[in-house]
Amino acid sequence: MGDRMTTITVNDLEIGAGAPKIIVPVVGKTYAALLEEVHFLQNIDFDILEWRVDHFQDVADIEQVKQAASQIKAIMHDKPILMTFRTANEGGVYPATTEFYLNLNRQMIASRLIDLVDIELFIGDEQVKEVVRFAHQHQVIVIASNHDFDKTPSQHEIVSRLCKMQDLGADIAKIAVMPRSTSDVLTLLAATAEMKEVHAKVPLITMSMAAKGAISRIAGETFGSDLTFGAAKNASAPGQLDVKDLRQMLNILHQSLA
Ligand SMILES: O=C1C[C@@](O)(C(=O)O)C[C@@H](O)[C@@H]1O
Repeated sequence: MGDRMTTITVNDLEIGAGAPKIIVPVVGKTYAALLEEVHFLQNIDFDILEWRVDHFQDVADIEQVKQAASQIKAIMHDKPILMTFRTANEGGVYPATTEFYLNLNRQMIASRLIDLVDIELFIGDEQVKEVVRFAHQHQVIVIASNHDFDKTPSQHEIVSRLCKMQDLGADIAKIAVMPRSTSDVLTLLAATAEMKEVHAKVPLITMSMAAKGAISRIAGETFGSDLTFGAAKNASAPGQLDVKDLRQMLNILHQSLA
């Protein structure tokens, strides 16, 4: 592990060392609902805000998206902001063409209103590489991602998708899968540990979703997931734990490992 692993620092937050860092999603549909969620987060202890822009009703209007992003940034000050347009194929709510998806992400990267961007692996190898190149030109960090809301692929398949993400230049590799059994949760954890011990050159985010998989959202420091998603006002996926409970559990596990 040691030599290969690099940590990433964004606005003073070091990702890839110590207890897993917490990402909290906001999913407001209207401008008012979104800002209410962001204001609510001002008094919450977390590390990165994820704007799930596919939930935003004006997502097709780039000027509205930029305006909302600049408001979020103004409220959050230095807290890193991740923008995620989750496609409908992978659990998102807005049906979009690849062209729409790439254009939105490029425009928002160029705006510099976001610190990190989520790019789905299955959008295509060349497209991922191109977005990574563009994001790096603008000092934006890329999380490559993949979601299976139906099942848990094999350990080998999970590892190979995460390896592919880092090979395509992603700064962080992420996978979220659905367990159908307890052994599926173990498969996700085993894939995470293998990745961390043998292959990973970048920080990882892995989770097994729904209530059955919740253990994977707190066990990252043991198995190798560097970031985890917690819910404040609204969850964006099944199984997300309350952010306060999550921080407490991560801290307890961190102290016991120290
Ligand atoms: O990719 C992820 C992970 C997630 O699906 C989860 O299971 O916590 C939640 C999404 O908002 C985020 O983009």
